[in-house]
Amino acid sequence: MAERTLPSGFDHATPKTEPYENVAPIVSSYNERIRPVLDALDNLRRLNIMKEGIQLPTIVVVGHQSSGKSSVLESLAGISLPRGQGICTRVPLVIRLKNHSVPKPELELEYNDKHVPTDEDHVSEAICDATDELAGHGNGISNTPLTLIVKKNGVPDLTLIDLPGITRVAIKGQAKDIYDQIVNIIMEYIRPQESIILNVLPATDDFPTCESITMSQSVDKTGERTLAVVTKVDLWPQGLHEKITADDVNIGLGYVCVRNRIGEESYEEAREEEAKLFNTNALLSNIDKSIVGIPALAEKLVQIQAVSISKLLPEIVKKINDKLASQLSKLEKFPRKLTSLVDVISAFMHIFGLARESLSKILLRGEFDEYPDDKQMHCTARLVEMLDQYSNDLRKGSESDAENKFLMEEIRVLEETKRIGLPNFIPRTAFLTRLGHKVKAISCMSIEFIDKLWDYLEEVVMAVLKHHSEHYHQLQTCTKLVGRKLIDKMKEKSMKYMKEVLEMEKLTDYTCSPEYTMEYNKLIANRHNLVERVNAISPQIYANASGVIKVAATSPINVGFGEIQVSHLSQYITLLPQAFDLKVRLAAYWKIVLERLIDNTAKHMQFSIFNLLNEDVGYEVLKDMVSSSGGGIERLFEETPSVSVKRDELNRSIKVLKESKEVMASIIDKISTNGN
Ligand SMILES: Nc1nc2c(ncn2[C@@H]2O[C@H](COP(=O)(O)OP(=O)(O)OP(=O)(O)O)[C@@H](O)[C@H]2O)c(=O)[nH]1
Repeated sequence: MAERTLPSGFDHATPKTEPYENVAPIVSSYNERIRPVLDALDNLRRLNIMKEGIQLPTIVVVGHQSSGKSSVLESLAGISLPRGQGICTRVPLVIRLKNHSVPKPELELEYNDKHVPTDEDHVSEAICDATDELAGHGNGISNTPLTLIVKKNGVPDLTLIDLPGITRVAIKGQAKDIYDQIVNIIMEYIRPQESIILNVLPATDDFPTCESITMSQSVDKTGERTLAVVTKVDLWPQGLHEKITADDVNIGLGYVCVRNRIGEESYEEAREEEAKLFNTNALLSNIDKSIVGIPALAEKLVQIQAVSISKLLPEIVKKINDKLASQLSKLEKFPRKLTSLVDVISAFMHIFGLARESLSKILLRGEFDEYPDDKQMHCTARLVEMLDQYSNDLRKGSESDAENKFLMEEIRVLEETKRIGLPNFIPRTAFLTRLGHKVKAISCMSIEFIDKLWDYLEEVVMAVLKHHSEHYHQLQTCTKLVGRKLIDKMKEKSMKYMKEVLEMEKLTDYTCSPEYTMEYNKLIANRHNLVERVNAISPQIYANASGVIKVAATSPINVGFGEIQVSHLSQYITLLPQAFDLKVRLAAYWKIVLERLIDNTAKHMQFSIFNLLNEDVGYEVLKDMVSSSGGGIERLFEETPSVSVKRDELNRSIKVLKESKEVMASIIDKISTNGN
């Protein structure tokens, strides 16, 4: 619905009350225009739109217990409300006054979906009965509102909410925390910026120490939405004029002083007495006439209400539309209620289709729009990081034998694999033994990598399956079990593959890569240099003072393996060429082995992910259902109670918002038509 504003003049019209002196019905011609809007707002209130987080412009009456709140309201309405000493108002009482030309006033109470007609003589009693029903007999309070609709000739068109009065002392039949309960209710009503606070202050009280003032100031610091009504001026007229002129308590909307009905006075008598008091009392007569008496209060309230409504109406329409759109989109994403086998099967296929698509996006295609902020689910990047880490670990792990003295590992192997035969041949077993050692040294890293990879994939797969089956508890449990089984099965396959790869590397030394020969030739060219250098050391061998043979230290040399000390090799001069050859072959070949291992692991990872996505989890879930507990596929889709509660709540909220939207549309149309 397009946002419409109120026609011009709606909020500027000056209400016309009858002259005070006539003590005429408190009614304004302005009511004619505001009434449809008030009716609409009442309908919204009845629909409980506040529950949807949309606040309505409301006049809320607050004050101490027995400050005279109900008396003010009954003066405005011209009807008897429960009043007296002690707690009278025990529930929020919404009073809707409608000026109407009915010959006889019509009164009705609404609460708990009930409509109870009443009349002027019995309204007080009816309110007490309804209050007992809502808040229990005794003196307890409740936050369930009670609405009183008064259709009467001459009342101002106003909606006000009377709240329980503030008291610190719990009396018989009241909970110990009665004060907190009352404060909570009051705060709930006065906190919204849309509320106008009507603060009822007895003239007998010192305003700055009134708790109702402290409370309203806590939510309305500037006082721009607070109006003060001073009651009981007949009891304590002294200093009243000074008090309201000084305005120590920062009342933005001003003060109105009133004298309510006392004892069994009629309303007409009460108004006459009030007028007499403000005209004749020496201490009160100098107070500006525009801020004294119930008619002035009515006029002011009607005016404030109109301004507040005109300011807030477009905002309310917008809020209703926004909230409705957001609730509809939530409902769209919510799972449908499954009522037949066809529904269940189609939901089943839908869920697993979505889960597979999500996994394919994050694991293969690198699209993570479904998880923009969860880095753990940006899988392609995380997998590459894991592979890089693995590759670094392998390279670092392979350097560990550098701690041993240069060529000593090779010499030891050659000594242990020597056999009868021509010299200068490297026994193949020597090469394979060294290769086996090296492969063994990095094996645990490869196994750990597979472990880590599948732990990560399990985490991702579980998160995706959980997300897509979240509304169906049984399905989620079953999917979790099946998903875990599947991952275990695939992890086992991966482990087997890795172990086989490692065994193959140990068993056979083969490569067709020319890189190997190139690297071998490059490194073996240093052999002559090394042998010459070690030969040159021999004459430097000497015996120290205790007769131990020592070799004089020489400067390090570089024979393709960084700067190394070679003096320890002088004792192994005959094995030196073979040992160096063995070292060089292994170094050239090891490069190939590592590259092959890393490349194959990457390809295996990708292949496993493909296979994982091709696994039909849905089928496995079905199989599991048939073979184990049984109960059929329908059982999987039994909703958790919280899901159905949430769906019902969403549907209820949408219904309320749709009705509210209609209410607002009709009222804006009406205003536009009247305004034209
Ligand atoms: N003399 C005099 N008495 C008043 C005036 N206003 C209220 N009272 C009396 O003060 C007492 C309390 O008035 P209520 O209207 O019940 O006060 P309340 O704030 O609604 O009380 P709770 O709802 O219980 O918090 C009643 O006996 C009224 O008759 C007034 O202007 N002058």
